[in-house]
Amino acid sequence: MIRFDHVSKTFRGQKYPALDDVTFEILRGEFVFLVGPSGSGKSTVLRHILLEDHPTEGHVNVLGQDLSKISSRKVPYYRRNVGMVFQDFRLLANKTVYENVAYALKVLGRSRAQIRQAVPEVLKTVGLVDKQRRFPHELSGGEQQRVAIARAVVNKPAILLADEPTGNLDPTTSREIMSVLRRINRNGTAVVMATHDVSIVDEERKRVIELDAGSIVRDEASGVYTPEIVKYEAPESPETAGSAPRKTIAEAMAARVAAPDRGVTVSIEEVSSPTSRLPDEFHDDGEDLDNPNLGNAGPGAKGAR
Ligand SMILES: Nc1ncnc2c1ncn2[C@@H]1O[C@H](COP(=O)(O)OP(=O)(O)OP(=O)(O)O)[C@@H](O)[C@H]1O
Repeated sequence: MIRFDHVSKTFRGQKYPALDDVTFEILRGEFVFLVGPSGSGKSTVLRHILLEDHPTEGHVNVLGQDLSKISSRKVPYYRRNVGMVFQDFRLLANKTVYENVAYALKVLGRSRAQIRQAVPEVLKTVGLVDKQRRFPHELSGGEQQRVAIARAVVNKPAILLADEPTGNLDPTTSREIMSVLRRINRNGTAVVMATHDVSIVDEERKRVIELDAGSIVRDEASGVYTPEIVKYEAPESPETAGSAPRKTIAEAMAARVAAPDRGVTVSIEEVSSPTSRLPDEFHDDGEDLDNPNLGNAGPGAKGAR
């Protein structure tokens, strides 16, 4: 439904591309997290889907349409299929909750009857029926974000783009927003969410596309924010050459943090330093791995979620 085909984007005056040969496909009804460091290109991906940016090279295809072939006159029609929410809500301050949502339909030329039916329905979905007469300044941040989501989906778009929607919210409120987004996704809208929120991504275990310096470095069907990386010594030192390798601290840590049933995998990189070799007393059946001397391999260590 959303297809990036070798998309590169270099902004005018920039030395490095914001997107560098990006290829992926998102299917109808999927929920996808876009993660990556600041400046890695997440918002640029979203802006391409919204037709606010155009690739320097490659093609973006959404809902069966090659976006490069949509004339500027047709862009507003195309955007009816794509809702968008931002970190800073962007509500109209002088309109009530109801009016903010209704306004989105009014500009699309919907009739009063259609508006009167659709607005209460979507306010119910986001849990704001009882606050429909309030103004934005009379709402909490989480409530304002729910209004923004209601406004973005009131026209039942096939796609909802969310750029850091929980960025201004505390963890509890962020979870409430996620629950609203899940509900909208269950109703058939594909959700593409750019985020730095580690806990949310780790809790949801949804598809994760990771960008780094404009390139896709990871695309996992059920991912976490940061996959574990543990160093491992190659067993080629003179004392062990030709015999079975002894267990290293790295291997011990890998065994501790790996939890394949919860989707946690551990990649092990080879290093040449011999400093991580386990003392002999730990080289048996692994019982001693609970020894606190193993430092960050203990409970609560990164990756021992
Ligand atoms: N309009 C623009 N003109 C020039 N450079 C831009 C423009 N928009 C984005 N960039 C550059 O493109 C790169 C990617 O930016 P983008 O906003 O997509 O990153 P991001 O991953 O969304 O970052 P963040 O997590 O901070 O929001 C950055 O180097 C940024 O400076």
